[in-house]
Formats: sequence, structure tokens, C-alpha cells
Amino acid sequence: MKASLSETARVRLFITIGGVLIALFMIGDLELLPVELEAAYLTNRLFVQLPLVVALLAFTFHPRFPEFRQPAFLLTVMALTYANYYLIYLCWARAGFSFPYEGTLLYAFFGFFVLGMAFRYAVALMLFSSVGFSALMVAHPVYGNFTLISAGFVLASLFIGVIGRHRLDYLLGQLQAANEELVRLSTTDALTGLSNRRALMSESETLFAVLQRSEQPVAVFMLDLDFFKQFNDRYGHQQGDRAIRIQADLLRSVFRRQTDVLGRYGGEEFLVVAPGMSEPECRARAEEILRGWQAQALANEGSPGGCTLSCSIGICQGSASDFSSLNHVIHCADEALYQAKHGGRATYVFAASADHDRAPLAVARDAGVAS
Ligand SMILES: Nc1nc2c(ncn2[C@@H]2O[C@H](COP(=O)(O)OP(=O)(O)OP(=O)(O)O)[C@@H](O)[C@H]2O)c(=O)[nH]1
Repeated sequence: MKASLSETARVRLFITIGGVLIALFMIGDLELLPVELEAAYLTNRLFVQLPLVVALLAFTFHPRFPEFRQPAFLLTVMALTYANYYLIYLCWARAGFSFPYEGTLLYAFFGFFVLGMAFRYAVALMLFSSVGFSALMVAHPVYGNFTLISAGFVLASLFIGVIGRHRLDYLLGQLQAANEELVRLSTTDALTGLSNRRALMSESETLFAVLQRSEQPVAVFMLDLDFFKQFNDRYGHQQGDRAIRIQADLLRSVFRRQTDVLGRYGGEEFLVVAPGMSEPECRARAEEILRGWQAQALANEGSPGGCTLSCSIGICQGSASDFSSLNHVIHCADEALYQAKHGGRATYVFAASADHDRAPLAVARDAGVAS
């Protein structure tokens, strides 16, 4: 599998590339500079600018780098920019040489787009860089007749860079929101708002693995509406949808613990994985659900089971470590549900919890009907 670089490793790579670029520019700059400026230039680049890059690189190894990365980027790029301003001043003051200012812009754009400076830090960099450059131009006519246009070019470029950073942040924000919505849509059942089967299985697998490792009890409930086909046929699909939503709301109100995982398993079938739930607690929850349906008193005339819509529940409860897999527990709960259906419906049935591997459902251990 292809390993992707972590964000910090990526930043380290970019900082290193930045350092290499500074070193490469030195070759070009030395060709351009009068000989008497070379020593000052090399001192500035080798003993100020490159060490600043190395210091930033070293800081990426500090445990608090993620927390302080933005101020660190700002300070470093600011320091590099002002070191460049000093170089421009020095070349002008010592030899009347107009050292190019474009490198300053490269630093800013490197900060904005490669290091990914946050918008407010980018604005701070733009302001500090603009003030420094303007002050330099006012104090020293380094670029002669080109002073004004040079200042305009620097200020406009910094401004455009900041706007670009803002636009990028905005678009990335929209992309992130769209991604989050896609994840929500792909994991949620549109009718009930509960987890859909894919998300339900994924959450349940994760939970079950934890419970298995820590040898904790687990309870799995399989719930299915009774004679739902007749209900749909008689009252229509919309009423059927409403009944499914009622079941979802009922489950939400009964399984309220944050650790309970519940979702729509398919059609009118629901699955609940409740960690750490004891048998009496399971019984209480199941009875609450059955009573809930009794209270709804949703007519289902013509069904062989009676005149109101009801629900059957299969429960498998035991130590998670006694089961080979989550599928195994679900299978046991499904078998118990089958027993509930054949035992008259509107009831709950416990699967036997011992020796699951050998006998997925040894006996339907207990059954109950809401009183
Ligand atoms: N309205 C509606 N009906 C659905 C939905 N999903 C599945 N169904 C219906 O649910 C019914 C399930 O019927 P069966 O599996 O035969 O089960 P049943 O009639 O409830 O019988 P028992 O489970 O044996 O009590 C089918 O008629 C499906 O069309 C849904 O999202 N909305």
C-alpha cells in the first residue's frame, strides 16, 4: 500500500525545498553582484537567511510545532523578508547597486501557498512586508525612477497573494463542507436519519472489536415489524414509511446511551448493538419497545397477527469474547428473531448465549411479551 506523507513531513519537505532554492539563487545573485558586495551578500545568505530556514526545519521536530506552526511561519518569512530588505539597503548604500526585490515576493508567495499560511497570518505578512518595503523606498531611492512602480509592484503582488490565499481558503472550505455532506449522505438512512447498513456495520464492527478485546458483555437486538407487507398493501407505502420512522424514533428513545450503535439493517429490519448491557436490561429495553408499539396502536387490520402493528425482537446477549465475530452474534440474534416470529410475533426472544460457536442457537432461552 502506498504510504502518504504526514502533514508535518510534507512541511519539512517544502522547507527543505525552500532552503535549496535560496542556495540555488545564490549562484545567480553572485554572477550579478559587484565583487565588493559578495562578502556582505554571502554573510547575509549563509549566516542569516539559511540558518532561519534551518531553524524552522528544526522547529518542525518540536512536539508543539503543530500548535505554533502558523506564528513560526510568519516569523520566519518576516525575518527572511527583512534580511532581504537589509541586503537591498546594503548593496545600495555600499555600492549604489540596485539589488532585485523579486526575491522578497518569492518569500511571501512561498509562505502563502507552499507553507499554507492561514489567512490572518498572510494578512499580517502582507502588512509588515509592505510597510518595510515602503519605508525602504522612502528612505533610499534604490530603484531611482523605478521606485514608485517597484513599490506598486511589490504592494500589489502581496495584495494579490493574500486575496489568492483567501479565495483558496474559501474554496477549500466549500470542498470540505461538500465532502462532509457526502460522508453524511453515504452513511445515513434517508428515511429514518439513523445509520444506514454500511455505516451501521462499520460502527458495530469497531465497537465489537473493542468489546471482544476487553471481554465485555454485548447485546445485539434484531427488530422487525410484523406483517408489514399487509400493512403496506392495505395502508399504502407512505404509511409504511411512517411506521418505519416510528420504529426508528422508538429505538432512539429506548437506546439513548452514546455508546449504543443503532441503524437500519434493511427494509423494516433494524439492528442495535448495545455494549455492556445485562440480560435484565435487555429485557427492560425490549419490553419498552413492545409497549411503545402498543401505545402507538397503529391499525393493521386484516393482518393474521391482530389489529395493530407490532414488532418482533431477537436478542443475543453475552460476553463479546464468547463469539467468533460480530456476524456470529447477529446470526444468533437473527435466529432468535425467527423464533419470535414463529412464536406468535409482538414478542422478544433471547438466543442462548453459551457455546455460540458450536451451536449458534441452542435453545430459545426466554421469551416475553409486553404486559
Ligand atoms: N413503506 C416501505 N415499505 C418497505 C420499505 N422497505 C421494505 N418495505 C416493505 O416491507 C415488507 C416486508 O415484508 P416481509 O419481509 O414479507 O415481512 P412481513 O410482511 O413484515 O412479515 P413478517 O416479517 O413475517 O412479519 C415488504 O412489503 C417491503 O416492500 C420501505 O422503506 N418503506
